[in-house]
Amino acid sequence: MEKIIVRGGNRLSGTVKVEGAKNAVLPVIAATLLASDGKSIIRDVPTLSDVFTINEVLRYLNAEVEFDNNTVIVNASRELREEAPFEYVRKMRASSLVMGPLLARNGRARVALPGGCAIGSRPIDQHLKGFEAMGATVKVGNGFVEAEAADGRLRGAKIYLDFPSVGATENIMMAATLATGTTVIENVAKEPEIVDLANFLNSMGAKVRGAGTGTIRIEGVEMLFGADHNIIPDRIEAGTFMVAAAITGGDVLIKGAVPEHSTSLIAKMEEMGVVFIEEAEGVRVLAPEKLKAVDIKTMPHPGFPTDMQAQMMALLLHANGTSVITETVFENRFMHVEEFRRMNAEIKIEGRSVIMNGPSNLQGAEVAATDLRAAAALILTGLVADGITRVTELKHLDRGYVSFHEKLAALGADIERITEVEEQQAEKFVTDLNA
Ligand SMILES: CC(=O)N[C@H]1[C@@H](OP(=O)(O)OP(=O)(O)OC[C@H]2O[C@@H](n3ccc(=O)[nH]c3=O)[C@H](O)[C@@H]2O)O[C@H](CO)[C@@H](O)[C@@H]1O
Ligand SMILES: C=C(OP(=O)(O)O)C(=O)O
Repeated sequence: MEKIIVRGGNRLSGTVKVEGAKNAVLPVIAATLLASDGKSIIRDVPTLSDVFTINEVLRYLNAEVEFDNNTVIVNASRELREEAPFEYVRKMRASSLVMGPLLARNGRARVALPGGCAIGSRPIDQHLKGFEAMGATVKVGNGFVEAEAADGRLRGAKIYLDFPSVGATENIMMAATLATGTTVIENVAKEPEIVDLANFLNSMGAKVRGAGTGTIRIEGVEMLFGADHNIIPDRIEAGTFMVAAAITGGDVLIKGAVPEHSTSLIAKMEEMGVVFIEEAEGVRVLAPEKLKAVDIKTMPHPGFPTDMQAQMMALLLHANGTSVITETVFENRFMHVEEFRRMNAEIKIEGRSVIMNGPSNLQGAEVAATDLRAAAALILTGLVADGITRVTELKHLDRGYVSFHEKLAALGADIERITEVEEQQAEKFVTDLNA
């Protein structure tokens, strides 16, 4: 088992570069399955375990996939299989994003049900509702969802989503690209990653309009082709480094950060007293002497992103006064609260809200990451806690952050990543030295 070990107290300064967005690259790689002719070249791809997983899913489905130098090349021109098994979907829920493309290309898809995860139950009923509206028969049984289009091809439909689900918007949008007629999806997600996916689909020959607004209109085409695409920068990784700069009293230039993708986060951090300066290469973040408490409610984009909730909790624990965070997107995304308590945080949960009385007298402890963003948040807390923090369960971190500890170390953090054996050897060395 590996651990990240942080010794708190260092101020961060310097420059850090953000990677391509995990939540953009996963649907884009799934969308490459729609091209029955030509290769797709996807650039600025982060080296994350989730990317390896989606590539494996595509290979299983009979696509050729190469991944080298932050570039994924997919040739999906051969006949595709129809099934995404549980072993992949269990590892990563976003594997279910192959369902729309497979259904569009083959007229049939069989994908293991994702099931719940640490942050909530996460059903896919809105995805299925969309496929059904487009004429597919959907059956759920034996742990799988099976969908089949009448006469082998989906048809355009009008679909209203009960909630602006990111995954449902993406899956239905991809499915509609090869349907007969026009599909109109209302109350869709407006995240920058949706716009990135629509841009990629259009460069493949699709006719998608309205991405980034509340209504998306897709005119079906006969065939799609491989295309060349650059993934947008990761606004959540950028946001995580914004918090790292602010929590340590630092001054950090985040290269590649797009301020328009992080409006709600920047606005909240400005309320806390953090200064942002837009520069040609990215965004510079300057921490104030004292951070002010604020209240936050997570919402679909352009509201405050749930994927920044845990990191912001770390920052608010360090702020002066009472803060409240209300989580409205996922029903169970507070697993990290118990871990923060292990670090002496003054924090309590009341229903869907967390109340913090800051600044907590944070102390280093051994803590376990409960999900991807919790992993980052615990490491951020370790940067200001008194003493040593050890963070375990790093498989979560590796899903969404490339070289996180190395990037923090380059900014001045006292941080390392070691195996348990290395830790034992180091402890033995100190004991022997003192003997
Ligand atoms: C790979 C990826 O891009 N993941 C992101 C995506 O996840 P994901 O696409 O899974 O998130 P959704 O927007 O679909 O889910 C949001 C909420 O809607 C509910 N829901 C969703 C679909 C459905 O059919 N029925 C239903 O009830 C979910 O349980 C959840 O409570 O958006 C989330 C919300 O911004 C982010 O936290 C994730 O990082
Ligand atoms: C929840 C997240 O991702 P996923 O939807 O892939 O679990 C995340 O990126 O914070």
